[in-house]
Amino acid sequence: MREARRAFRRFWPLTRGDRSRLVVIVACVVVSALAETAAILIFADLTDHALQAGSLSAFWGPAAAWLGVAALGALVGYLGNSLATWTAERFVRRLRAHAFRHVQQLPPHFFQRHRQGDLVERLTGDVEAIEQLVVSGVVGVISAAFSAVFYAAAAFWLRWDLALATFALAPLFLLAARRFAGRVQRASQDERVADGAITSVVTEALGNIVLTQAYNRCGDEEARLDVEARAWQRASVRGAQLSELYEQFVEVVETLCVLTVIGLGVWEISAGRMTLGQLLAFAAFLGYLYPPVRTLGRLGLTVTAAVAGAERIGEILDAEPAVSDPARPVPAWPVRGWIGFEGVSFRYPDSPRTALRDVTFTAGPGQLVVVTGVSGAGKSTLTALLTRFYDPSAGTIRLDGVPLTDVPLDFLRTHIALLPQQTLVLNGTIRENIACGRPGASDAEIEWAARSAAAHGFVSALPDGYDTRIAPGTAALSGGQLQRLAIARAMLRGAPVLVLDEPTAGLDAEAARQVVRPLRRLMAGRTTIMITHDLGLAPDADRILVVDRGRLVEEGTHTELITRAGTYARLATPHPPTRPDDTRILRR
Ligand SMILES: Nc1ncnc2c1ncn2[C@@H]1O[C@H](COP(=O)(O)OP(=O)(O)OP(=O)(O)O)[C@@H](O)[C@H]1O
Repeated sequence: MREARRAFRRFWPLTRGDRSRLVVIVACVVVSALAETAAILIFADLTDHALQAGSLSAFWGPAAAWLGVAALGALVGYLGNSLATWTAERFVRRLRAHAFRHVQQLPPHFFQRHRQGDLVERLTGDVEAIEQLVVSGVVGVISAAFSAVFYAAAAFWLRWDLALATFALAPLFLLAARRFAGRVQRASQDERVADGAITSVVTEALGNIVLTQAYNRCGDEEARLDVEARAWQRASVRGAQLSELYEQFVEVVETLCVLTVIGLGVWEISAGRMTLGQLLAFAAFLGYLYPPVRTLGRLGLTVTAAVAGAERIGEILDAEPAVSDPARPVPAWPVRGWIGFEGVSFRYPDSPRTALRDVTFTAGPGQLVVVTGVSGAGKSTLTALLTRFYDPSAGTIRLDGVPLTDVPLDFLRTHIALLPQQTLVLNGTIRENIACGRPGASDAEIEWAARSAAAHGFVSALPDGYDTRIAPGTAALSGGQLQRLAIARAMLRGAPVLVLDEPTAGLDAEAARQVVRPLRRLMAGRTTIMITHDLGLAPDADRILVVDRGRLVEEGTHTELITRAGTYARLATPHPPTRPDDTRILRR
């Protein structure tokens, strides 16, 4: 229960703005209960004065009153339930938006540690489970508690001695709920985890469909899904069995209560201390009393299931973004593009190894700085720090002399264009994919960017041209074509600093040539940091930085470094420039 309280306190603030609606919903429940009570009392009156007396004239008045009360109850019930659904769904929408906004701020290592499918499950199923705790839970408790107290009071008012005798069995309900709650929580936790695992297997298999098919791994993927699906089936069946067991147990206890009432009623009627109408009304109050008591008992089970979801969403919300906007940001300025690394060191969160150590260099407008080194040396880490996915553990990175930590994130990322190794495609048209470089760009500007990126030709040859729809993983375009779309996007962005991560990786000589030409146009006048293993691109760089095990071990031009006969010369020798044309193109 402590977990439930904690979860409740955490998510209750999200109902702000809807609390007056919650009050209206509870008011509807109260009015419904009053209407039901009135109906029961009218029923007792009908039994004693119309039914038993066989008097039709005594029937019409109470019948009309009953109908009126029933219509009022129906209207209020409809309003209350509609409002409750609306409020609950609005809560789900808000919570999901809140969690999604938070997830989008999280650093890359968070996504490396969590499987995508599991995150999807948390943002869908778990979010809905929390609603059961916060909105439906609150309304449910208040309504059920009110109804239970109300009908119990009515039963007491009618015959306190009979009521006392039947309520003696009430602790059985609580005992059952207590015994079941823990097990249901474990089962629903297992079910949620299995749900996440299933979504993960499906998204991973479909995301990797080429590998799956090319390496005949369909069977393996099915087996993986089967393992998770079996775990889900076990948990799901266990949860359903426990709930069913609880329901059936409660049913037996209820029957026991009803039999007690009838037994005592028969005795009382035979002794002339009670009328048949009173007995029926008493039984009806008990009949109305059970559903809210059941709800209260089951609420324990619903709450424990919701707590399982709340803990999983809580884990996401507790993950801290690696960077935040500065408390006192510097005002915007016309960025020139001077980049400075001063004694920068960095260690990934929870990693025992230092990924970058004491790195110092500068790069200015119009300069091309190539960063190279063996795999795992720390090159991509350098770009992650420059684009501020992380802040350095020590040292400072500056843009035009201003520490990046003083620059608002939006402003920084508007002025540094990143072309990651894997070309990123948005779900939309080619036009939208280019325009996301500068939202609001006109068609003419988009076409200009595509022409500059040597993309206009192949785009206009497509049947739908710029309106061709593409999506992540389904784009019917080659790697080189996608890279040119990314260049067009960066072209449109017009950022003074460019960060290129392996721009020609995975492209053959011809495709690379087609990418290098537009790249040259893109780089003109900007500060370009290019990460590459492809040393064919290095000779024309203004400066080459060689990174080895996180340290900057060499710095100079291609000729200087070859003469020095150090790491760069070793890296460059087995791979002499194989595409002299391409490398010259870069700076020509
Ligand atoms: N999220 C992370 N958490 C912990 N360690 C990481 C993380 N990302 C990278 N590393 C480690 O940091 C070091 C530098 O990695 P980085 O990706 O910068 O190398 P790289 O030179 O770009 O390699 P490659 O050329 O293969 O892309 C490596 O030892 C890597 O294992």
